[in-house]
Amino acid sequence: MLSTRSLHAPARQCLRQLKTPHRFAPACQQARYLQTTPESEKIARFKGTKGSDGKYTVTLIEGDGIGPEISKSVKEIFAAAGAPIKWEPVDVTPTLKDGRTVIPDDAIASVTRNYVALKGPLATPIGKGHVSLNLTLRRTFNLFANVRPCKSIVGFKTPYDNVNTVLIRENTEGEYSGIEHVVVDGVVQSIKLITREASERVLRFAFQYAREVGRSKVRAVHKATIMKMSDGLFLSTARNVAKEYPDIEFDAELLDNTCLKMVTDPTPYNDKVLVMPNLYGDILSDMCAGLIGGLGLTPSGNIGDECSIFEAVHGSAPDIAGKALANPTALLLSSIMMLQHMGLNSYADRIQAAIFKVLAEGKTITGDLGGKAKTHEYANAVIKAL
Ligand SMILES: NC(=O)C1=CN([C@@H]2O[C@H](COP(=O)(O)OP(=O)(O)OC[C@H]3O[C@@H](n4cnc5c(N)ncnc54)[C@H](O)[C@@H]3O)[C@@H](O)[C@H]2O)C=CC1
Ligand SMILES: O=C(O)CCC(=O)C(=O)O
Ligand SMILES: [Mg+2]
Repeated sequence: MLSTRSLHAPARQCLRQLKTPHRFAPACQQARYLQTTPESEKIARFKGTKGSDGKYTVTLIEGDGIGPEISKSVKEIFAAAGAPIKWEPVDVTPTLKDGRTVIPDDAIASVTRNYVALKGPLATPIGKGHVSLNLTLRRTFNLFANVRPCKSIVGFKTPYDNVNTVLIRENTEGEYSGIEHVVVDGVVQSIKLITREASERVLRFAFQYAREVGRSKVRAVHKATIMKMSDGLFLSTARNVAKEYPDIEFDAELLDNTCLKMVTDPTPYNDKVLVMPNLYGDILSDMCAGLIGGLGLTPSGNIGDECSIFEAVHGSAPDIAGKALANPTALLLSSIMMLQHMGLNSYADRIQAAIFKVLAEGKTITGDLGGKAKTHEYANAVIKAL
């Protein structure tokens, strides 16, 4: 059922993008590889819950801010395309249990039951307040690899028209481990936790991903010059894991240098999969989004051994929430990744073609892309293009 075909057409195919859909790798399948040694790879199948009506149930977390608006667009477009998805909306409003922020049991049960979820952005209070629910979800379901592809949109002019980066972010530890404490008044400490185990699994995932999507190189992005132990362990683990994949070239680059090179000319990254610790992936993925037109355009998938949660790279955009100004494309492309992950490629291709057609025409696009369309007007144009 799962295609082993790759995601993104390479850069030279960019101009054919309207005819050649983006193909995201079947990430669940890849995640399963990691549970096995390379010698004993076995292909896992997506284990969705298909009902007697032929539809798959998918958990839907609409999210905060612009979340409900962009989720509505996805639901309407999926319905118009006849995609065999039954949404199971869940509330993730956190509760406190033994002094810890926890996600409601019903939401956890839903994702566990359905294996796959689509998630809108969840806001995190700054400084005080509950911990990030986004990070909590990733940790709860052990979604260890965050896949963030970023590809130029044909017809939407930016300084570079052939960006095609793939970034894989370690998703469970690193700078986002949430281990912080006050040493003494005026002195606090945040712990960056790097383990060989978590590094190995995300690195194997990256190599496997490169193979699946036909990229010839994996590059680890790090600051082992400064964080000699933590990034040092990530890097040495990368060098060891690379030996298991002799068909894939491996090298490494310092994060600051990557930033410079990417904004100077991102095209040399089009044949690579970049893999990195958590914080670097968070920052670099927003930067990549900027190269193609902004956060309204970039999808992601949080991949684990059992479950996967697909979401946009962006946050809840409180500055435009409730004004019908949000661009739902990022969440829509995340839902396309989700459909491909589920092996529902014909629906993914059809919806994606409609999205790219509307964006290329440029008549009904949202304000972030320089247009005047409201969120629902853009969604209606996509439905018309289906
Ligand atoms: N995975 C998640 O759920 C994420 C959640 N957040 C949370 O979101 C909240 C807001 O964070 P910000 O730093 O403001 O980042 P943000 O990504 O929400 O917004 C940054 C800028 O991009 C614009 N933008 C974002 N998505 C857009 C869309 N779909 N269409 C048009 N414009 C869009 C916003 O209007 C804003 O100007 C915070 O509470 C943060 O913790 C942030 C990033 C990811
Ligand atoms: O959880 C948050 O508040 C932000 C997370 C984030 O920026 C991301 O996942 O890209
Ligand atoms: Mg972020």
